[in-house]
Amino acid sequence: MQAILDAQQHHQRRLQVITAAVARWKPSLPPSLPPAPTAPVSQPPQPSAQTPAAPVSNQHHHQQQQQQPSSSRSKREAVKAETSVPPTESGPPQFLTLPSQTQPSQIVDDDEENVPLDRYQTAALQAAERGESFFLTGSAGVGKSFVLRRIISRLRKNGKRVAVTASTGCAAVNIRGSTVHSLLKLGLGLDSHRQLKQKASKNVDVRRRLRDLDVLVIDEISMIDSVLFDKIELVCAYGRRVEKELPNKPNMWKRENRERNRERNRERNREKNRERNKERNKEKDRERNRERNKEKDRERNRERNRERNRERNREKDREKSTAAEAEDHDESHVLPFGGLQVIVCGDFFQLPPVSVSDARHQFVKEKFFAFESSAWKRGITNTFCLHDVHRQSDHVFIALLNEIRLGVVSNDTQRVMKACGASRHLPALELTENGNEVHYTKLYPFRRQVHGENSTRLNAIPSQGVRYAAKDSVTVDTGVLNVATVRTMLEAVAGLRTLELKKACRVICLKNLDPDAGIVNGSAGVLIGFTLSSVQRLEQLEEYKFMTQQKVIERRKEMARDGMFPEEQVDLDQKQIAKLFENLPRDEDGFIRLGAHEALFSPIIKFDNGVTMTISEQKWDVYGLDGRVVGQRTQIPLTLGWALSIHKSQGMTLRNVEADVGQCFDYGQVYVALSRATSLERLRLLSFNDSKVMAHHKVLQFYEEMRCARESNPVSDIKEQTEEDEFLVSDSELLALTACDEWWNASSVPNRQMKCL
Ligand SMILES: Nc1ncnc2c1ncn2[C@@H]1O[C@H](COP(=O)(O)OP(=O)(O)OP(=O)(O)O)[C@@H](O)[C@H]1O
Repeated sequence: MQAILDAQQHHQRRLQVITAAVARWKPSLPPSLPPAPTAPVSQPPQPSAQTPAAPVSNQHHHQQQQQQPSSSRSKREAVKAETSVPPTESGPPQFLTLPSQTQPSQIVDDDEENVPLDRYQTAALQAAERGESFFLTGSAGVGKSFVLRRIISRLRKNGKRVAVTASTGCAAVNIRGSTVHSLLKLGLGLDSHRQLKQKASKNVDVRRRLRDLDVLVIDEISMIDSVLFDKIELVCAYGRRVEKELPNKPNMWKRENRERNRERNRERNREKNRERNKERNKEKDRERNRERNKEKDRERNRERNRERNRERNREKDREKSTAAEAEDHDESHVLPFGGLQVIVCGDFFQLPPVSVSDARHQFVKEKFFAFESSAWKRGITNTFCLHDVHRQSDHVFIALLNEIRLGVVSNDTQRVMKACGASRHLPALELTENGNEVHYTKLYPFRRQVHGENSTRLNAIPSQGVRYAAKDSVTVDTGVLNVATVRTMLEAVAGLRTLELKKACRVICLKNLDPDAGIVNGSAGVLIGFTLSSVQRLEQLEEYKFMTQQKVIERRKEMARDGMFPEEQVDLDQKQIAKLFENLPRDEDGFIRLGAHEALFSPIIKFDNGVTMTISEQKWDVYGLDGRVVGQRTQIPLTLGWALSIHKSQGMTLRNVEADVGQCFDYGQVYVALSRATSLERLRLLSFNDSKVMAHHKVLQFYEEMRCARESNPVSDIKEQTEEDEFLVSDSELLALTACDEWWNASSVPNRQMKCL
């Protein structure tokens, strides 16, 4: 509590110092904005003299940063951002950028490897090199994935074998890895612990993969729930177990068996002797007491039987407890994650896990975060928190995001959100380095909204389209799963049932097609044309229309215009092509209709990383509870990419964003959508509803506990802290944490604006 008060006092002191700066920029707020209220949370913080200036964020390109400008352009803009104020003429809001500790003090090389890390990132890198397992966290845009990529490349340079994974395909693209599910062959993650143990011990591929590994990296950990995290740990532990390392289990069993046999023999001998004696006595007394003892004998026999049964039961119990002891002994010798160095990264204030209770895909409302799992408690013992925001440089935007992260919407934030509303004017678009057109990425909470937007954009393209129908096969005998469930699972994990594509449409790849070339699940690009994938099928076409040479040429031109046959791809006889094009089956709306299994056209995609690739159909499998394939879909692994779901966008940096956050339904969803943008100037909100800004109480508590622990041991995450470092938290984070403290202190006060469910 004292620490919180100290932090608040410090913040008050700083606020006094920055009053002058605030006074400088406040009058220049757009006239449409109402006067600023005095809520402390949203005041822009004062730049810290002690914090080293960090380089500008917008200069680096990774695969998701398709909307970043070219390097020279970004450098020009970075310089401009330091010296100028955004234009005001356009009417709608302008946002002043205050000089800040996170603004660029120098222009750095575009090559990510050469970009200097901030002090928090450096501390994490050093810990990784020391072989520590830890949790890397911080708000959106502090460079978690960025430093993770640096850690991975440094560890690999040091000769370590690193598996790079993330909870979702898109997040995996961001760090050039695969999903944790595909690395460990977890399928949908619905197997029981026993099934997983068996699979992990038997699956040679997974065992080999895990045994050859030194480090496991998992990004976007917030979307992995506690049950799945425990399963990941279990598979790692069992997959990496080497027989000779087992705690002498066979010998132990032998010893136990020997002792048990000896005891049994002893017991048997004792029993025999007792029997013999009794028999002798009986013989002696028989004559004398026959009549009298008849009843007694019977009683004694009964007693003997009871005793024997009791002895037998005791024996069984002993056996059971020995087996359990052996098992316990065995388990306790398995190191967390089988001894792997594990680096998990993410921000639990972002999207939480989608909890699925069982194979029937029933959604559970209660959230169980990875930090609640026993694997976390055993394996993740250290935390590194990054504080310098690199994605955004505008302090107003950073403070606003920090509020929203904690579920707070102050009056200031409401004003800014209003100013970013649907009616605002947006700056003009540019071209990316490789010539793909930059566009405003629309972010929606629901998949149907994403689909609607993408369909509208596709319909607006006048050229000829191709429709691909998926080929599904579902096993009738699916065990406990019914066919409908398998179909639902296919819809959830596989490509689209019907995919429509046209030249110049924007697409996203749904499979890891060529990880070495950077074409993985989540890669975005533009369709530049179609090619023929199955030339032989030409001969199978029955209808044949003879065409004049002139007609063929005209048709050919038409087809090239629609992107059907890019010149370099077609070396067929023109008549054949024309014939093919004429005779293809069409839907009523003019789309050429193709079944994926008999696809004649394959789309050619120019991806944003510059790679051009012809995409052919791929297979997705769905497994039953017994591990058998129960469903399969064959389809072109693409989906339209003008609009994205907010879930898919987590981890991305988007230069131009239009977000529809008014109907968000999950914790952290609004925060994720808004924090993808790099500036308020290029952010438009199609809708906003402050009741949808939510932070989960478990997450608030988790971070609060972490902060308390950090304060009681302030050098835990920065080993080389100098005396000048008065605070471990940056100004923006201090504002946010103060808001958090306020909430904790006054959570009983009604009508607060923090939404905490
Ligand atoms: N030390 C740095 N210097 C300059 N730019 C940086 C630095 N660290 C990160 N960045 C830039 O900041 C932006 C955000 O980085 P990154 O995507 O890694 O953030 P993040 O913390 O993973 O965000 P999120 O939680 O939203 O996934 C990127 O454009 C990245 O290039």
